Amino acid sequence: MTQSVFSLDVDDNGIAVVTIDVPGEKMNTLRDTFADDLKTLLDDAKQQSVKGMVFISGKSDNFIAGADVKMLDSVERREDALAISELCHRAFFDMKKLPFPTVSAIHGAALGGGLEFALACDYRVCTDSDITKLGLPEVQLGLLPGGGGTQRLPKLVGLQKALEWTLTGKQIRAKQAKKSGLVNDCVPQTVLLKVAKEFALKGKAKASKPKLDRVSQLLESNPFGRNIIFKKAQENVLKKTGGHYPAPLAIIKAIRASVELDELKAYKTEAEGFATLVMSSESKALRGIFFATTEMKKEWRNDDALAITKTAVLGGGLMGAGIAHVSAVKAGVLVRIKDVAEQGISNAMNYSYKILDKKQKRRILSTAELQQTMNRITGTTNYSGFKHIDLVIEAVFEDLSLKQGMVADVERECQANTIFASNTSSLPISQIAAEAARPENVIGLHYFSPVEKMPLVEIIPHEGTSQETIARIVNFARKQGKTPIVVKDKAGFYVNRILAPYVNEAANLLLAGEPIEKIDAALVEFGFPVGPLALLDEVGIDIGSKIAPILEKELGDRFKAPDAFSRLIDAKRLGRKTGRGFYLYDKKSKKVDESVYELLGVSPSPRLNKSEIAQRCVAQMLNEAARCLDEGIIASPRDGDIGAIFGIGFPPFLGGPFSYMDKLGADKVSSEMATFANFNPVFAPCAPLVAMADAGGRFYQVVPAHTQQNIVETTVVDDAISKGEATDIESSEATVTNAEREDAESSETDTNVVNSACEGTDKKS
Ligand SMILES: C[C@H](O)CC(=O)SCCNC(=O)CCNC(=O)[C@H](O)C(C)(C)COP(=O)(O)OP(=O)(O)OC[C@H]1O[C@@H](n2cnc3c(N)ncnc32)[C@H](O)[C@@H]1OP(=O)(O)O
Repeated sequence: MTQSVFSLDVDDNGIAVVTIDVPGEKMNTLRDTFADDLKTLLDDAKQQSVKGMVFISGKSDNFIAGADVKMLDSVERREDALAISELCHRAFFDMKKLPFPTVSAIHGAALGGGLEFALACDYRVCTDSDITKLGLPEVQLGLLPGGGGTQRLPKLVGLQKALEWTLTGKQIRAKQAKKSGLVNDCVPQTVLLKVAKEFALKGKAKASKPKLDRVSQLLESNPFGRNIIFKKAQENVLKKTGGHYPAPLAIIKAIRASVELDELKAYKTEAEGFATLVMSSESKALRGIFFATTEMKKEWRNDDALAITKTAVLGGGLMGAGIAHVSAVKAGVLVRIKDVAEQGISNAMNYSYKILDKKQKRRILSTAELQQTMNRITGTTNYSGFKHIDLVIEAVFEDLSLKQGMVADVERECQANTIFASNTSSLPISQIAAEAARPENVIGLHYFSPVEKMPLVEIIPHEGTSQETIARIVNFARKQGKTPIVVKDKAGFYVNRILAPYVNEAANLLLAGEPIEKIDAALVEFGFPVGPLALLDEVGIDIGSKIAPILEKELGDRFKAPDAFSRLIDAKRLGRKTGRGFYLYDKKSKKVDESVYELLGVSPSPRLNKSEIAQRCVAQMLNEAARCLDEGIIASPRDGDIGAIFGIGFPPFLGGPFSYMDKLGADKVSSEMATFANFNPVFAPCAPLVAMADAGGRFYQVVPAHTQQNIVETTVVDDAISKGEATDIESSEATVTNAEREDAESSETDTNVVNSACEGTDKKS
């Protein structure tokens, strides 16, 4: 017999304290025995005629992190998925119907099924700790909350908040949870149990209405207003996801059912939706991303490596500003910004200030917290204050001798074990370290822009980088909230290397007469957050053209940017930053700049359909990804998938380039490329792809159990690019444009894979 998850202890007042503790796991999840265990517990409690019941976790840092995703992943038949949801419904109804009050005492994560468990209680009390997070993040797994969350949450916090939270998967922090009515109280951990017991003595909770302002109240209280809310939600979802993800639409349907159908039918809508989604290829893909990122958290980890507490950033441009920001805010370390100009320093500091100020205005941050964070950032035009710095990150121009000079400066000014990390997007790190006295301290640390939004960093050791340096940097990147992939030191590394041929193909299509908006629309329809030409505009056409020759020199002709693009640069049409590139920009909108065709010597003459356009661009990316794997630039298809999704916004529902190739079949990808190559040799499938096709093999040698037929990994990359908020920010010359990912750092952490993983992209290539 398996040990129960619940243990019960009745105190002198007749309050049963139930400790939730999944044996042998560091995280509580709802597993297949949960409903039976709960039933046994409740029967036991009824016999002991308890007056109230408090549920508290036996784990030190989590309440319940939801249903066990591995269990969901092993489901093979829709009816089994349906049974899971129905079982949860029954178990939670049993809790609701208890003759005595129930209270969830929450410290740490109460997510998904974990929050649904808490919602089935009469009261919820949470700690005010930073690690306390509540939410229904199922959408990030391509699911809907299947344990009654779509039914109970709207009744507690209102329709609009429930829609917002479930559609984004936001994790709500304690203060916000209290303010919204999600929890009844928010208290220090030391008194959590005591306060929860006090609630348990209050008697059954009476049905209450959500705390809404007048406008929301008006809207939500009548069918006409509700119709507007649902219509808007649906429109937004379709706009954001392009219809690629079924979960958000199913969530809206289930929440709508909570106000329009009787209880039985409404819960049935939720369960049916859940079952369908568990079996969907999109959810399989997103679950794969969850498993992959969880696995990656353990890699390159070394808890004994010396911690980094004092950092410096060279270059106060947009990239430097972003790096300084995540270092001070997320990693919580001291940051010294060095720039040749005082203006550069003040721009960078202002960048952080603006983000923090917005949060303070939204009361996510107190004035004191804002001040404390800003106090961690200081500036200098020389190397003063560098003596005790642990890590210096350079974010200056792509100029080898400049960077080499900086290595020498840092070796002179800092300690013997100070790490020099370069944010170069294209230069080999071995060249940057070539003249270093302590090359073991030199490493690449490539961020994507906007830094505070983009989840990926590439970590690039050169041959002489020490293991200690790698471990320290991996730990530090994680502290900054990033998902690191360690890649091999070759020009362009991984992300820009697969991005460049893709963008080049889009450029070739344009020069062959395909209209700009059609090319971009084709790739957006494929599932990218933004089209390649719009992306180039965001990055800066000049930036792309600086990197292309480096890649061409190191990797060959396929990286050569079209000559005609130099005319755009000569005409100062550099993209968004100059108000015109392929598009003309004003504050609110952009439209294709028709005169660009004349400048490029092209007359638009569409010949291909959108799917052919997408196929050609994506084929170039897939081919290059296969080369990167073969050359060991990435350690595994998994890293390649995660890098492409988190770094570029490769459609998460396709699982990344390798998962996608496995899904299509290497033979199909290779033969399609060979057909294209009849017209243009640049399409010739690379040798590793051909070999894979000939062998009838797959990139994932062993199909990960969790990805069965489909595979996948990762996250999202979206809004910033599509809103035109993303931009490359390479040095002090760069103009700060950007948006910040407030939500990700706010009290309501936006972790939505589908909407936010990749909110910008590196536009350096
Ligand atoms: C019916 C319901 O509506 C359906 C659902 O509930 S679906 C599930 C919804 N819940 C979620 O999506 C939450 C998923 N978990 C997370 O986001 C994060 O793990 C977390 C924020 C809770 C903690 O993050 P962090 O502290 O970095 O720990 P992390 O390394 O991710 O996880 C620690 C361990 O818990 C496991 N874990 C966390 N949540 C899990 C879950 N829901 N299912 C299975 N395992 C889970 C991880 O796999 C990892 O296991 P390992 O150590 O054996 O590899």
